Amino acid sequence: MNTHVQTSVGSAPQQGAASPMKNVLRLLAVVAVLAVLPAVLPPYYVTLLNYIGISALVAVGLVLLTGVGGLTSFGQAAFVGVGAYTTAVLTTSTSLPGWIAWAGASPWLTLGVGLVITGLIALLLGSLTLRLSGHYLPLGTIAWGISLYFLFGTLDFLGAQSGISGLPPIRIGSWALDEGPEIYYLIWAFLLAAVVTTQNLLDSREGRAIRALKGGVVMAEAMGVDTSRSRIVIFVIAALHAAAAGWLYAHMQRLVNPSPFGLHHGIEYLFMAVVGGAGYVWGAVVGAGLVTLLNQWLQDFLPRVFGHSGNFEIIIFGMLLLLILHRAREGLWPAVLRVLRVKAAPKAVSDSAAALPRRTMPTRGETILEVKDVTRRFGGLVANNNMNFSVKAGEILALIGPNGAGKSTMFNQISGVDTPTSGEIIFTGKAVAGHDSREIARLGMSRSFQHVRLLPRMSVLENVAIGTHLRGSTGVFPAAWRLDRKEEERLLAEAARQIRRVGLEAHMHDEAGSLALGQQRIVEIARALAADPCLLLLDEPAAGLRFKEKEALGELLKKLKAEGVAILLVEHDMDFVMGLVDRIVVMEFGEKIAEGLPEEIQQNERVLAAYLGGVE
Ligand SMILES: Nc1ncnc2c1ncn2[C@@H]1O[C@H](COP(=O)(O)OP(=O)(O)OP(=O)(O)O)[C@@H](O)[C@H]1O
Repeated sequence: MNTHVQTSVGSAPQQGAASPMKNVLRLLAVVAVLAVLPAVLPPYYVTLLNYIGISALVAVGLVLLTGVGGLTSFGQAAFVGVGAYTTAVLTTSTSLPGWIAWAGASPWLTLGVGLVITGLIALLLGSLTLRLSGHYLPLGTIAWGISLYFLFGTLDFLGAQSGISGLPPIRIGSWALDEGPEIYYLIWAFLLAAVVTTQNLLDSREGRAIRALKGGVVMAEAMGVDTSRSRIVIFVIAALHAAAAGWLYAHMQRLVNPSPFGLHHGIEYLFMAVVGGAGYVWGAVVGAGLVTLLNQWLQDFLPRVFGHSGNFEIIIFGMLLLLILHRAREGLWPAVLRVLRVKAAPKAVSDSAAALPRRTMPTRGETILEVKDVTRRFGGLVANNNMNFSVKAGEILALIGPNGAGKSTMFNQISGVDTPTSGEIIFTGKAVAGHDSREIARLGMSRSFQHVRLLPRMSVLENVAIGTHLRGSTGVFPAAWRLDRKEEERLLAEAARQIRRVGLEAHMHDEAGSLALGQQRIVEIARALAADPCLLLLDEPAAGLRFKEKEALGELLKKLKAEGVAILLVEHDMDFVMGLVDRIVVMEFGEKIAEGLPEEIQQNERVLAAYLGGVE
């Protein structure tokens, strides 16, 4: 049985979430319109559509890389150049060595070679550039974009500034795609395939991992996402889109030279993605269409106004970009959806999906976490000093202490975000101090954060589904071609189960950012539970909750404890802590000053003096 719940307009609107039938019908309508256009439009407009299709292919890659993944690249035009020059050299040169000369026999072979070369270059450049953060990353892409551009114009075997001409047309059997309307169908088939596969990818486990990048590395890694891999994956995919566009461009023009592959064009592709809506796959098509048409029109119109030729359109584009950044940061596609009154399809959650396998839980009472002599220094500041405590399966332990006592530092070291200066942390019998969060998550530790780290524009369901990441395995390629549906159904069903478990069923399809802060904290707990943990780290779970909500949270944590889950929580709400936990560790100035049962801690004079005395 499928439970359909209406999704709000804004939640994950472009991700092709559900209602596959409706999406297929919409796509067929688009295909039908595209199919008749060459028959009804003058050749000039068909040529324009060819340019739009090629640019949109590059921009779709940028949607994934920049709009969804948050990695800005100005260098995509250089990858278009790699695709174009590879096919140009291979299909025209008569002096190629035997080991590669075979590829020149057909443009289809050179497409494969171009994609492989581009993939390798992207892997190399990506591993060098993607480590850069903030504005250094876009600067890095500018650097290699310019380098490749100058390489195209300098190397003799690439024809230097005059380029390479005489490329053969692409053939399908004996049919040569040598006219505008003929290659039009190929260009738009490539574009539609890119749109559909990108939407599919975004609507999958791998897609959620990519979207999680915007929630920050710490959150994504804590959920088991390999963020370095996800970054490289989208970088390579975007480069491959650009290379395919370059191949189409080269065979449409039948010649290549360096000018279309410079930084100026790299900026233009990014501009197309932003104008259309950088987070929206169809936005890339709208952006490419608008910018190409406007460019054409302004190039004709503005010189007449100013009385002489010049690149006046660039000034208009600059102003247009400023206007969009001020007035419509999301780009034009959301506005198009609003005007057409298209709402995101309801997302189906299958109640009959097979449950995911669960990990073997440790025996109740078994020590699951041991913190041994842990010290963490930040320069001269000792944030944790010789800390010792342990947590058992089926136990709730609270770590309390005044602000700045060192609780978050301890959490970060336990969960792999930070490394102790000295000491050991043993989790499920393994020494984990200094290990990756991802590795520790795989062992069965999951966490929530003091400052909520959800993806506010994604639905509650999809946010929680990020927690199931390590419980699935389908990779990028099967996801792009929808071969992951069985697993995806199970992952979403598990996410829905955890949402019901924490009592947020009514908000399952709402945008996470639309919930009250207290509810967002509960969503984080559901996300942590979706990982099937044996140890749950909760950082101030009751902050911002109303009385009834706190009661419900207390009941949930007791239920988890009864199931054998160990819970370590940091909390300032003493009423909540005292009525819930089994034991308490009290910290002050980075040191443990007391440990014991709640009633013992309440009587402890040192604690009263240091901490409880100051709390209502
Ligand atoms: N990365 C860091 N670099 C330098 N000092 C740090 C760093 N992280 C924490 N500290 C310092 O370590 C001490 C302990 O901070 P921590 O955040 O662990 O305290 P806390 O008990 O979690 O406080 P709160 O209850 O306010 O969250 C503070 O003095 C803090 O300024």
